This record gives sequence, structure tokens and C-alpha cells, in this order.
Amino acid sequence: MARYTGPGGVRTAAEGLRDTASGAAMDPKARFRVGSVTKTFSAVVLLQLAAEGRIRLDAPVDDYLPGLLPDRRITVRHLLTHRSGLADYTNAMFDRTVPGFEAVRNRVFSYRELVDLSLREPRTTEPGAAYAYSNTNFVVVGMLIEQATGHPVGKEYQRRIIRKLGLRNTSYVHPGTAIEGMHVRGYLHPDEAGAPLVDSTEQTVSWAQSAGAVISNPADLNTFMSALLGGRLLPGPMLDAMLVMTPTDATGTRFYGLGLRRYDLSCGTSVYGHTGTVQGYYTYAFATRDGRRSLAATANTSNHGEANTALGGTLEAAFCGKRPA
Ligand SMILES: CC1(C)S[C@@H]2[C@H](NC(=O)CCCC[C@H](NC(=O)C[NH3+])C(=O)[O-])C(=O)N2[C@H]1C(=O)[O-]
Repeated sequence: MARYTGPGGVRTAAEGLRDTASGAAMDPKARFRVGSVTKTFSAVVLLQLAAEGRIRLDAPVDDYLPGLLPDRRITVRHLLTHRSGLADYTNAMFDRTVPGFEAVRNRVFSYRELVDLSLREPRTTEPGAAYAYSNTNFVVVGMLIEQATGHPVGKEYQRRIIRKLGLRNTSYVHPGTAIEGMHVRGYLHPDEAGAPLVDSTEQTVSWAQSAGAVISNPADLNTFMSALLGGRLLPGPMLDAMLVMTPTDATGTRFYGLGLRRYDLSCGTSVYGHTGTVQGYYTYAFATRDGRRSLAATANTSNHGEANTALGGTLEAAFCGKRPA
């Protein structure tokens, strides 16, 4: 399903079922797990703390979380830009998709346990030397938020973003496993061709937390990304810092800033936002630089490249008027 908001109004589209057992149709008002779109929520809170002078982006993480990381050269900005070199513990955790998921779906991890999983593996780069996406970075961002505020991240999301923007269908749920209210059930594709889908709706998402545990719906994601790019959540200089982008691949059209992606589309429009992949759910949540146009799209499956690619096609359709092939 997808929801587009622009100067001409709101358009929605939905196909298929949000619950295969009941036969309930996909509904653009339904809630779902947004996965790594959570990273943009975490980045906004940390950048607000930086704007308040409570965190310095170019300070060593060690200044705030002494002894947590093995290298004082790793800075707060390195975490937000995925340039810390900290290994992503989920690569090993989900190497075998369904067994990996079933092993953690009801587990509750501490932040420290997740960081320790990462530190068992070799680092991917010298601090600041290259982009290497890692969930570990935004687990540490969550630790920084909690250390600086004395509050759980969920409370800071609620106070600084959700309540401020009136996001009535957005919440941070950890370690509860249920999605409250009308929601989309998620169906994970196993690695084995032809094997039955796994209903992955209920899980703690404790393996991700501040890197992936937000629940939302399309309208709220439209509001969030439009408000962010429209300057309602960060002072100008901090938003500008968030938008300092480096390439993430060789295409020259994919970039990452501070907890925010930039995609350059075929029609010359650049859109800013984040993608998400959590068992049973793909999400794209993007807006134009002025925040006046935004798109939120989700598919209730994952571990399925074709579905993800098709969902990504909604960006070209929404912002460039190009119908998917
Ligand atoms: C960079 C990504 C893609 S991965 C990262 C985070 N999601 C995860 O780390 C979960 C990865 C396993 C998900 C699982 N896949 C497997 O288990 C494969 N063996 C599936 O497809 O449901 C998120 O969300 N981000 C996406 C993002 O930012 O778009």
C-alpha cells in the first residue's frame, strides 16, 4: 500500500490482504513495523540534543559512553553516517532467515548485549574511512540518547516527535510484541523456495530497538518526513548537517547523510527519507527537499527482492509520474 501527499492533495493505493487468515484487505490507514525508518527518528532526537548543546557531533563516543567502544576515534557523527566501522551483528544473526528470526523473535536484549555481539566481529573500516551500513551504529545512538536525557528512547520519540506532530498511529513498542489497533500482518519469506510464509507480525524487535522498533502508518510517515524536511523538527543548521550526503553505491543516485537517505530519481527530483526491512515488512518513507510532497509505501513481506524492488518503484511513480513497469 502507498500514500502520497502533495500540493494536489492525498492519494492512496492498496493491493492484496493485510491478514491472510481473516481475508482483511490491505488498508492505507493500517499500522505496520517501519524497521530502519526508526533510524531517522533516532537521528532527529540526537540532532536535537546536539542543537541544545548536550551532545557534540564530532566528539568521541567514548566521552559519553566511556569504555563501550574499542576505539576513541569513533565519533557521534560516524555513528549517524554509518562510517564507524562497527560490524552489523544482524548479518550473523539472520544469516539463516527463519531460524535466525525464530531464535530472537521473543528475546529481549540489552543495548550492551547487541554492541557486544558486534564487537565479536572484525570492524569493517577505520573510523570515518568509508560508508558501511550497520544497525550497531543506531543501537549506540539509542544509548547516547538515553545517557544524555536519562529517559528511554521511546519517551524522547514521544516528547520530541510523536506528540509534537500529532502522530496518533505511531509508537515505539519494546519489548511488547503486539501491534495495537488496526494493523498489517507481516509474512516472512523463508530462504527455501516454495516453503510456506512465516507470520512474523508478533516479535519484540529487541534485536533492533532504536535502530528499528517504531510502528507507524502511511499518513504519520508522510507527516514525519514532510515535517523534518520542512524544517519543523530541527533548526536550519542542524537540518543542513543531516543533509550532508555521501554516496552509498556506484550508481551515483543513492546517498546517506545523518540517519537519512537521498535518492536521485530519473526525473531529476531528489527525495530524502529512509527505507526499512523488518521481518514481514518493507517500507519506503521519503519526501522532497521542501517537504511539500511525501510518499510512504509498505509491503507486508520481506526476504523477497522482487517485492522490495517493486515497492521501490512507487518512488518513481509518485515523484516522477512514471508507472511501474
Ligand atoms: C539496510 C536494510 C536493508 S537492513 C537494515 C534493517 N533491517 C535489518 O537489519 C533486518 C535484516 C534481516 C531481515 C530479513 N532478512 C534476512 O533474514 C535475510 N537472511 C528479512 O528480509 O526480513 C533495516 O530496516 N535496514 C534496511 C534499510 O535500511 O533499508
